[in-house]
Amino acid sequence: MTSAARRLYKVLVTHPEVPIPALEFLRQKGCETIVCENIPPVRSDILQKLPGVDAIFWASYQPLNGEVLDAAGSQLKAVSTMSSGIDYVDVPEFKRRQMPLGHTPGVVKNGVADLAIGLMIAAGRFFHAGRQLIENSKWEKERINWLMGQEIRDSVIGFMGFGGIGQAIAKRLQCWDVKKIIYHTRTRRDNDVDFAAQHVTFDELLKESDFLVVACPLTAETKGKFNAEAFGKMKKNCVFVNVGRGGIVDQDALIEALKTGQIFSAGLDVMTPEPLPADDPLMKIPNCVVIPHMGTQTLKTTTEMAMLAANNLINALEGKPMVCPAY
Ligand SMILES: O=C(O)[C@H](O)CO
Repeated sequence: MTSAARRLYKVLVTHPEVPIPALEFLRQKGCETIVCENIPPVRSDILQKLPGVDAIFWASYQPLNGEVLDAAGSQLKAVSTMSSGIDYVDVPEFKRRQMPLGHTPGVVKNGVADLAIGLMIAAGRFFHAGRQLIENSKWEKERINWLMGQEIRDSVIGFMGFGGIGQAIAKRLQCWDVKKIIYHTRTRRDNDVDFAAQHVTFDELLKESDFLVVACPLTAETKGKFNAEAFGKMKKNCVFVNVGRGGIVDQDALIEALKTGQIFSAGLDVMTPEPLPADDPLMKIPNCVVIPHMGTQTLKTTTEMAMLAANNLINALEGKPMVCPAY
């Protein structure tokens, strides 16, 4: 243990379900952990516990902004989220105050990639419509042309975003006999040859993909990117999967594209709003599989995320660069 770590730092942990190994690690490193007890976290409780802490382990999607930093006080040294996406963080405010901010990309990729492939299959093969037919006693006997889906085999798989998650999906698909893997990002990825993936324009992505997987963060640039115009350019057989963020999609346009057969089907782990109300129009569409933002929901992945967030904080408290700085 370094002399810096021997000092007792106070770390506020905003959620009681943060995996225990991460809490133990913080304590081994000489930190006192103050753990919020509410599920979901209650903002007023977090704000009330913040004054005087040295670091914040932020395990919530509530706005992480100047209000939080002010409530903590000037002794605050570091904040890390336990998420890859930081669309709920006021990053410019962190930059302005030069407050170290960490997050947990990289470790989320395997859990999310598994789930994305699940959604490609579930949406491509009409899992939801099939289930609805059973529930409504409409299982048709002796049919051939019924619930005919799309196979991954021989398909063009397109990625919007080709970071850790997109690449982890592409890695898994290497043995699925796909026709081609294409992706759209602002600049070409140096390692795309490792996945036999080809960089394309956004228009080419829309026009060529049989499966189009959104695996990019929500930013000013990607917000609402999949709108009516974009869906209008997609193939009628396209299976649209979103494991990025709901805000990247104009949801009304998606609903319209699904209802009118402009695209084949959709599989969504993320949507707007979250939680989605049970009576949302999305829930009534047979060719849409909707699941409740569970890409990272495995013990392995959440533990890795928590450990990474804790390491980010310890590094910053010991005066070292965070493992995964967010800016
Ligand atoms: O951003 C992330 O880490 C995932 O969406 C899980 O919340």
